Amino acid sequence: MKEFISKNQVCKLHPGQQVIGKWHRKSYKIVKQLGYGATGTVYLAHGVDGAVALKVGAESMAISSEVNVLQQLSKVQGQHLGPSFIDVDDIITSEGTYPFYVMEYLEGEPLIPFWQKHRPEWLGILMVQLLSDLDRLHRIGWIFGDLKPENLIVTGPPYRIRWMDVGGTTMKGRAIKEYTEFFDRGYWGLGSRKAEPSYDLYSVAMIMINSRYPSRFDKKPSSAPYKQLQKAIVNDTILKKYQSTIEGALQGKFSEAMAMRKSLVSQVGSSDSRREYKVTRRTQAPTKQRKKKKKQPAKKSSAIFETFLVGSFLLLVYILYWFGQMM
Ligand SMILES: Nc1ncnc2c1ncn2[C@@H]1O[C@H](COP(=O)(O)OP(=O)(O)OP(=O)(O)O)[C@@H](O)[C@H]1O
Repeated sequence: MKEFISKNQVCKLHPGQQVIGKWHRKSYKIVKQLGYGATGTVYLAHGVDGAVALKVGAESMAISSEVNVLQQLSKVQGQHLGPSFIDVDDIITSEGTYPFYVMEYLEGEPLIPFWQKHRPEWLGILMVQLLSDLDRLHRIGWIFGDLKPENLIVTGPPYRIRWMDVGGTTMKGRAIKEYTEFFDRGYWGLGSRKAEPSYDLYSVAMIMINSRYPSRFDKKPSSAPYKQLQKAIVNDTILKKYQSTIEGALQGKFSEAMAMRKSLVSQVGSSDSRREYKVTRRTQAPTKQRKKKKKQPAKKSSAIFETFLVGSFLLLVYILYWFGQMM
């Protein structure tokens, strides 16, 4: 599908090109192409207030449906759910008139590379943030649908998980309109494709699994899908820490995002995880230190320094976490 669209990308815009909306007369200067999806091509552009993301497509219906979702999301108080909506208009070119919309440009790091670079605690913290946002979305009657790392980005510091592609957002009660197999409970035979909170929560559990298995894996025809996923969880030390939460979501035990969030929060802040972190640090102490028997005071002060470092790090993680919650 994407191959087809890439070859036939409608309304190709070029760096430096000025786009002026037919109706609102706002002007945007194209900087570069960011990517393309089923409904159109996204460009980084400069508007009067700075960098924006501009999406141009061929089908007015598809573009206005995405605009509708962005507008609904911007009505939610507090932290923006998805990029904030800026403008919708048409562009007139020599090939015809095309619909486009403009949204906040989200600059950040893709989720999986972020987790690979940062401390394991960030898995729990970002998922707690995501669950708070999902709760707000569910409360206004929508289900994200196609929840996967590619549709999420980490902005900051301070680090915050944000939604990028809201094209799969479906009204509660309807059939999920867009999904990706690995994150879809229907594919794993563990539930329906009805748009309800537990559908998104299943995907959150699969995102957590994906964080530790970046290349993902297929469903094995030989074993029961749930058993296969359970094995992937227990075989990984980080996922094992969140085992009850992940399994609960896979089994559809959480009917709302706040229930899963509560379960996860208790595991992110558990003394076990802190102890485990300290033990790992201790076992990783360089052998050189163990040999230098004479330098006792230095060893003692380095232990104090290390404890101080670990303590400061954990404090920082919690401050960032609560900061993220307040935004
Ligand atoms: N608001 C934004 N800020 C920054 N980059 C964006 C923004 N929206 C989209 N992008 C970039 O543009 C790419 C294309 O986005 P788009 O939502 O059209 O398609 P997709 O998510 O890749 O595919 P599909 O919609 O078919 O699932 C994204 O992968 C992302 O890199």
